[in-house]
Amino acid sequence: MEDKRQEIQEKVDLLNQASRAYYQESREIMSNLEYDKLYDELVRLEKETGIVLAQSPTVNVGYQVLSDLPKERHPSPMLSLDKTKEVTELADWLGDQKGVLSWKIDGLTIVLTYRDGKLYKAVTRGNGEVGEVITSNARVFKNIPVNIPFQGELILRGEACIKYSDFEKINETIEDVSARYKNPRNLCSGSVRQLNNEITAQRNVHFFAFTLVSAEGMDQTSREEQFVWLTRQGFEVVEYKVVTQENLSRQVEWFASHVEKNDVPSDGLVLILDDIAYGASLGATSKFPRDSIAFKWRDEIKETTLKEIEWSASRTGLINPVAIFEPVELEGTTVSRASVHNVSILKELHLGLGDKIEVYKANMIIPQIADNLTKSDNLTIPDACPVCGEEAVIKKEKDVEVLYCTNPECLAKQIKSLTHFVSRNAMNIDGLSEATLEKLVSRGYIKELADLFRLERYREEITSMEGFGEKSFENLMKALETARNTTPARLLYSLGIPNIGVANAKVIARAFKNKWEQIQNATEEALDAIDGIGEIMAAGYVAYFQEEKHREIVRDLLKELVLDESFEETADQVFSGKTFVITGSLEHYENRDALKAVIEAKGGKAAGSVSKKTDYLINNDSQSASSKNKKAKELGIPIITEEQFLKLLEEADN
Ligand SMILES: NC(=O)c1ccc[n+]([C@@H]2O[C@H](COP(=O)([O-])OP(=O)(O)OC[C@H]3O[C@@H](n4cnc5c(N)ncnc54)[C@H](O)[C@@H]3O)[C@@H](O)[C@H]2O)c1
Ligand SMILES: [Zn+2]
Repeated sequence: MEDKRQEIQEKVDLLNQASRAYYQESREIMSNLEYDKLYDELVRLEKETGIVLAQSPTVNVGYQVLSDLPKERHPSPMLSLDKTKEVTELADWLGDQKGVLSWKIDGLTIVLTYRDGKLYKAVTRGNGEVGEVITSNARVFKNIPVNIPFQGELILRGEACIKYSDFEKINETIEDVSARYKNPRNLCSGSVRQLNNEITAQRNVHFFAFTLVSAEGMDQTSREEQFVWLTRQGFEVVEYKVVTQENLSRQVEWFASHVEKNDVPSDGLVLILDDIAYGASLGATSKFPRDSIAFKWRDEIKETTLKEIEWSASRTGLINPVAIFEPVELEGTTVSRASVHNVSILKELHLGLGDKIEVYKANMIIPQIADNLTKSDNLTIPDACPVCGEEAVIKKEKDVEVLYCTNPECLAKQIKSLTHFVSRNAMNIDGLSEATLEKLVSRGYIKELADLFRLERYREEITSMEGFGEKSFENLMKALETARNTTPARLLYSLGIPNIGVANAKVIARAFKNKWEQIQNATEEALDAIDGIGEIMAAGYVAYFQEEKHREIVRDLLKELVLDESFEETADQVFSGKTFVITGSLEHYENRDALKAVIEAKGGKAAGSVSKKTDYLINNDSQSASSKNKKAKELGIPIITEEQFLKLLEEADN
C-alpha cells in the first residue's frame, strides 16, 4: 500500500509539473500521449487504492495563472471534458439523444461577452476558476466581430487558434530563435496572452465559437439552433455535424478522413447533447460537465525497428534527431521517420540502433515515437554539425538539452543565401523553393553550394520525399544542367557578397573582361577605379575573397560550373553612337560625372549642350524652365528621367 501511495504521489507530481509547463509557459515536457497515459494510470491507481490526493489532476482543472495580465474569476468554473477513445462508448453515451459532433480545436479557450452589440470583454479559460482578461487582444483576432446585431448581453465560449498554414510562417518571424514555438497551440497561447496587442495582431489568431453560454432574453432549446444563431451574429462556429446513434460512427469516420486536410489544429472531437435543458439537468462532476464528452483518436500504434538517427540541422542552428525506422502503415499512410525533437527526449527514450520502437501519429498527423521496447541506448550524439562539420555542442534551454551548431556561417543557418543563390538573376535554378532547400539541407544532401549540382546522387532519397516525385526530380536535374552553364557576372552575384547586386556584378565582371581569376583577385584599387564601385564596396569585396572558406566555396563551385569567360569589347556598347545631355539635379547617381561614366562605359557620349546631335536629354524635372529643356523641346529631343535612363540601360543589357 505504501508503495502504491508513493506511486500515486509521484504521478501526481509529474502530471502537475507537465501541466504547469503546458499551461503557464506554453511548452511541453512530455507528449500528450504520454500525459494521457500517465493520467489513465493515475485514475486506475486511485480507483484501486481509494486514495485521491488533494493535488491530483483527476480532481483539479488546477494550475495557477502566472502572467502579468489582469485576472478575473469566472462566474462558474470552466471545466475539462471526460474522454473516450471508443466509438462504441461514444454511442452508448449518446443513447437515444441527438448530439452535435465537432472538432476539438487545439488552441486556447476564450470566453467572450458582448453588451449593446459590442465586444465588451474577453477572458481566457485560465485555470478554469480564474482567467486572464485579454479584451484588447481579442479585438485583433482575424475573424471576431466587434459589433453584432444582437443588443442584449451575450456570453459565448470558443477556441482561439492559429492555423497550420500560418504557424510556420509566423514562427519564423520571431527573431529570438529560442522563443519560437513548437506547435500551433503553443504559438496561439503565446500570441493571445500578450501584453501588447500589436503582437497578437500579427499572429493571425482565429476564433471558433463552440458554446453559447447565455443570450439575454433568448431561450434556445437546441445546440444546433444556437450554432445557426451565432453564425448569423457574425461568428465563425466550429465545424460540426448533427449526429444520432444511428449515423454516429459514419460521422466520426468523416472527421477522421478530414483530419489531415483540416487547417485548424484539432486534438479530437467533442460530442455535446443537442437538447440544452436535458443536458443541463445532468449536472457536472467536479471536473467534467455531463452534457458533453471528448473523443480522442485511438492513435494507432505500430511496432517497428529503428534503423538510424538522422541529425537534422535547421536554420535556427538547432540540430534535431529524427528517427528513421522500417516503414509502417499508420492511419492510412506509410511512415518511416519521426522527429525525436531534442537530445533530452532521445536520452529519455534510451534509443539505440536496432531497437524495437512503437510509433503513432499524434492527433492523426504528426509521427511520433510512443515507446522504446528494447532501450539499447547505443547512440553517440555527434560533436560535429552534419551540414558544416564544425563543432556542435549541447546546450540547456529551460531544462531541455538541445544540440546546436556553433558555426554562424553554417549553410543550414543560411537558407536565405541559398535561396538567393538559386534565384532568377543568380544561378536561375527553377523548382527549388525555400522550403525544399531547407529540407535538402536538413537532410544533409546540401552541405555547400556546389552540392546543389550534385543532387543526382540522392535521386532515390529525394524522389521518395513527400511532394517530390520522379517528375519534379527530372525537371530539377534539367534546370541544374542549364544553370551549370553560366557567366562570371551571375556567379559573382549569386555569392551574395555584401553590396554586390546584379548591376555591380555585371560592371565588375566587365571591368575584368569576364576572367574569373581576375574578378576574384581584384584589388581594392582596381575596384575603386571602376565607375559605380565605391571604397566601402571595394573593401567588403576584397575582404570576402580573402577568407579561405569563401575561396573554397568558389573553388568547389567552379568544379561544377561551366563558366563562359568569353568577352567581346563591343558587345556591351549598347549606347554606341548615342549622345546624352544631363541637366538638373540627380537622385540615383551621385553626380553628373558618375552618370557620364556609365554612359561612356556603354559606348555613348555625354555632351555639354543640347543640339541636333543629341539623342536624349536626361532631366528629372521635364517641366523645368531651364534653357536645355526648352531647346530639347524645340528640337523634339526626348527628355527622360534617371528612372527611364536606368530602364533603357537594363533593357539594353538583357
Ligand atoms: N503534454 C503535456 O505535458 C500536457 C499537460 C497537460 C495537459 N495536456 C493535454 O491537455 C489535455 C487536458 O486538457 P484540458 O483539460 O485543458 O482540456 P480537455 O482536453 O479536457 O478539453 C476540454 C476543452 O476543450 C475545449 N474545446 C475545444 N474545442 C471544443 C469544442 N468543439 N467543443 C467544446 N469544447 C472544446 C474546451 O475549452 C474544453 O474545456 C490532456 O488530455 C493532455 O492531452 C498535456
Ligand atoms: Zn553547422
